[in-house]
Amino acid sequence: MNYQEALAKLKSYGQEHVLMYYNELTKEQQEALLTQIDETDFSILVSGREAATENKKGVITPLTAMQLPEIEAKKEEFRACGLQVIREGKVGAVLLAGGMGTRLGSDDPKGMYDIGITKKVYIFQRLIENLMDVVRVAESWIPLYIMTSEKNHEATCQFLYDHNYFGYNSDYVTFFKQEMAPASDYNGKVYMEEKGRIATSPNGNGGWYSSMYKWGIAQKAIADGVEWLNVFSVDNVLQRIADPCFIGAVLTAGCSVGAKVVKKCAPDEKVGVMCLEDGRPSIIEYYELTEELAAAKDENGDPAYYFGVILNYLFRVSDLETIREKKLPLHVVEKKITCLDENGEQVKPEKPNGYKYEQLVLDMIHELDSCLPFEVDRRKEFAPIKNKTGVDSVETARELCKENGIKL
Ligand SMILES: CC(=O)N[C@H]1[C@@H](OP(=O)(O)O)O[C@H](CO)[C@@H](O)[C@@H]1O
Repeated sequence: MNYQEALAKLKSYGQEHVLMYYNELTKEQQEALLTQIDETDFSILVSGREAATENKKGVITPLTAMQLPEIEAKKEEFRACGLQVIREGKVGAVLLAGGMGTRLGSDDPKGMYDIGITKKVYIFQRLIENLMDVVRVAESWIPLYIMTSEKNHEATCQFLYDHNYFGYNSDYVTFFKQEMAPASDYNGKVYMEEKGRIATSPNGNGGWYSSMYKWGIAQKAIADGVEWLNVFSVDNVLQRIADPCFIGAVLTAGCSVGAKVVKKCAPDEKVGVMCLEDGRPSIIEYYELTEELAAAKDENGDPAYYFGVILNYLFRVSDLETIREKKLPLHVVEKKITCLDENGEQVKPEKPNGYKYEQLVLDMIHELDSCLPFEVDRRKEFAPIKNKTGVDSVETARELCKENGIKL
């Protein structure tokens, strides 16, 4: 893209300020900026501003989960079914690892955080060890796809290489990068991070399958016979990955997707809740849950929206293909965005100063016809690390690891 074309594109979105410092840049920086302008989707900024009013939810009703007693009763049948499809090479695992350890006080990728006490135990290591448990029983390697972002791709690949993939067979490990989205001020004008660079952030975890496709990795997985993808977050160090019992339950139920859920520990716990929206499966993210819904009760007097997702989903690949091209809703999130001040100096704000635009994995569920919420014991499978101390922290995760006999 040349300067004139870039200017025309920016003008059509009211973003000409992006070229404000163009003449101060070196030839290389100019080239890089023009490429970034070419690759950036500015249309989301407009819809982002409107999204606050547009993202209205439909009619919300409760959706109950398959609960522990029922799962316990059918455990052997589910496990056998799950192990069979794993052995047939039909299951892959997708680790969503685009995030950084910023909230833990680290500048590294989140998965590189060390939660060990007497020895080093990295988050990545814990997750791979969990997956290895299944590999050992199934006697079959499970393809592991790792989504990184522009911010942490090289560091992540290098780290796992240096640690010999914590014993995983590297022939079964593939990396791909999440797309980025521009970040803007409250009026939808993109921020500049440097004079030659638009401020961007990872586009949310809802873009994982389209990124996988863009990199040609989804096509390769399909060609290799992968029919199910277990997507999971980087921050839950206790979760079971490619869990045969979960896989068996979703297959037996004939659902397009399965979601691991836990009983919420408090009405305001920061987890998305399973529900039906206009009769279709859906999840309301915690920051969008109204007080009324949080307080609603079912006929037994239990909270009606009781089951929180732990960000561990099993998707049927053929169904993912049918929704790949669909535009998912945009969630506009207020964040602190590093930007230039009026003198062109970079500032790192202390308070939120604008919007980041994200697509969320939970909106993919709403596009699919059927979802099985599958309950897991929260003390055995849910140790999310969001903060350094306090709720959902390194401290609480360490305690839960100890309770489950994991040496740190
Ligand atoms: C968009 C998305 O997937 N959000 C997830 C994710 O939220 P965080 O904001 O990353 O804490 O993890 C939660 C579980 O720890 C899950 O309940 C929620 O739905």
